[in-house]
Amino acid sequence: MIRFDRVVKKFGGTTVLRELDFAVAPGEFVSLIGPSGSGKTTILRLLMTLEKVDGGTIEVGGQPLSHMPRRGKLVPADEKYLRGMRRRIGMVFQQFNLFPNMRVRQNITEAPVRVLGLSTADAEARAIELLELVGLADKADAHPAQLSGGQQQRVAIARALAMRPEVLLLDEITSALDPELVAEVLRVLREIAATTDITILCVTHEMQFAREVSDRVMMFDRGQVLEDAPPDRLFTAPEHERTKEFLRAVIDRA
Ligand SMILES: Nc1ncnc2c1ncn2[C@@H]1O[C@H](COP(=O)(O)OP(=O)(O)OP(=O)(O)O)[C@@H](O)[C@H]1O
Repeated sequence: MIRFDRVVKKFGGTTVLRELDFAVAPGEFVSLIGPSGSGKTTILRLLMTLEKVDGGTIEVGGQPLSHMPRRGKLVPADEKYLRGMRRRIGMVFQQFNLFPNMRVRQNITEAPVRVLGLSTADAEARAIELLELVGLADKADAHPAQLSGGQQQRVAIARALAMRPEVLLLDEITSALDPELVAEVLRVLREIAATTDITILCVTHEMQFAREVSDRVMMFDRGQVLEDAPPDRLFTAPEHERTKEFLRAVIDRA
């Protein structure tokens, strides 16, 4: 579960998030759409604790990110607490970020062995299960450069899931892919959404992708959620003038 409660984020004199409120329920798949520069990536960076809020609170799994409980009180989070919180969150990026010198299987087992202390055998067994889930069981011994962009992105998804996160953040994960490769990533995400109870927050510029994969779509602009609805409603009957303008502009561009 993710909850933003009156979150304010400023860069210098510019307020990027204005008392932002939203929640993503456990197991839900929510996409965040909106104009470039509106603050979508900032939301993900705050969740990854790469940035700090200037006001309000963010909770993951019912626990605040910025504060930790100590003797019945909330005190500012220390590094150990933040590491624990970060471990509950997985992230996949536009540029895959796989280790080029490692085979696919090592890309997936590296963090579970190093960070979670899993045995190599257990981590490998889990990697094989995940490669099956993303349809790449036959690529375990390949190097990333031998794979297509869509396949690399599916390995990146498997790698994130190997840490068993409660929350998965997806940042423009189809932007670097040719259109025909987007479908395979979409299929994998649908399968993950259907077969796991992971909570997914996805930032995307691809309206078709958001429409086909999300339980809910949030239209975000000028630091706030303007509209929040199931995809069929939001894309066919947007209510807010800014949503209508934005959707017209992205459809004209496509
Ligand atoms: N570290 C930073 N320092 C200063 N300004 C920043 C920083 N990070 C983001 N910003 C500003 O905050 C605003 C929101 O940026 P953000 O990257 O979150 O937008 P976005 O909606 O994800 O955009 P895009 O869709 O183009 O990726 C922008 O005006 C950006 O210039």
